[in-house]
Amino acid sequence: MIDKEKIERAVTLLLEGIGEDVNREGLKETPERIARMYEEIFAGLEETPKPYLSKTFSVEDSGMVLEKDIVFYSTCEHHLLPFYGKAHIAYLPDGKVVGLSKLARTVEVYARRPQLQEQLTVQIADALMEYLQPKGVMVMVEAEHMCMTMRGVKKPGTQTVTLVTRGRFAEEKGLKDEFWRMMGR
Ligand SMILES: Nc1nc2c(ncn2[C@@H]2O[C@H](COP(=O)(O)OP(=O)(O)OP(=O)(O)O)[C@@H](O)[C@H]2O)c(=O)[nH]1
Ligand SMILES: [Zn+2]
Repeated sequence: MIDKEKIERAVTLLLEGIGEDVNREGLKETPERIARMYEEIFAGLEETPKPYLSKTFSVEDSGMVLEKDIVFYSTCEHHLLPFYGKAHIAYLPDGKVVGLSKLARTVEVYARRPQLQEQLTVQIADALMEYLQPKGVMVMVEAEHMCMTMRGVKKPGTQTVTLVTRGRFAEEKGLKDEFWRMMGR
C-alpha cells in the first residue's frame, strides 16, 4: 500500500537535504504533489495483469500475434529517474487470444514500478505464459534511460534493447525470423 504521508515527509527531508527552503511558495505543495505523482507512476505495485490476461476469446489455429510500438514510461530502480521507450510483444496463441489493449495494460502494470529493463521484459513474457498459456512468447523492449543521459556517463541517444523468448519462440528459429519480418527489420 502506497503511504502518501511517508512520501511527503521523505520529500520534505530531501528538499532540506539539498539546502532548499521548503516553505517558499514554489515548493510548499511539492511534497504533496510528488506523493500524488508516485501514487500514479508506481500504481503497478498494487496490480497484477491476471484480470486482463484471464479474459480470452477462442480462435481456431491462429498464427502469430504481434503488438508493436507500445510506448511506456518506467522508473529506473537505481536512480528513480525515468526510462522510456517501446515494447513489442508477440505470442503464438493456443486456441485463445486476449483483447489487444490487454497486452498494453500488461506493460503498464510492470512499467509502473521501480524497475530494471531486463526484469520488465522478463515479467511481461512470463505473465503471458502464465495467464494466457500460449504456445510461445517473444518480448522486445527498447528504451532510453535518463540516468545515462542527464547525469553520470551522459550518453544521450543510447538505446538499450532487451529480448526474451519463451516456449516455441525459444526453440524455433523460424518463429524468431517471422518476428523480425513482422517488425519490419
Ligand atoms: N542492467 C540495468 N542497469 C540499469 C538499468 N537502469 C539503470 N541501470 C544502471 O545501473 C547502474 C548502477 O550503477 P552504480 O555504479 O551502482 O551507480 P552509479 O555510480 O550512479 O553509476 P553511473 O550511472 O555509472 O554513474 C548504472 O550502470 C546504470 O546505468 C536497467 O534497467 N538495467
Ligand atoms: Zn538509473
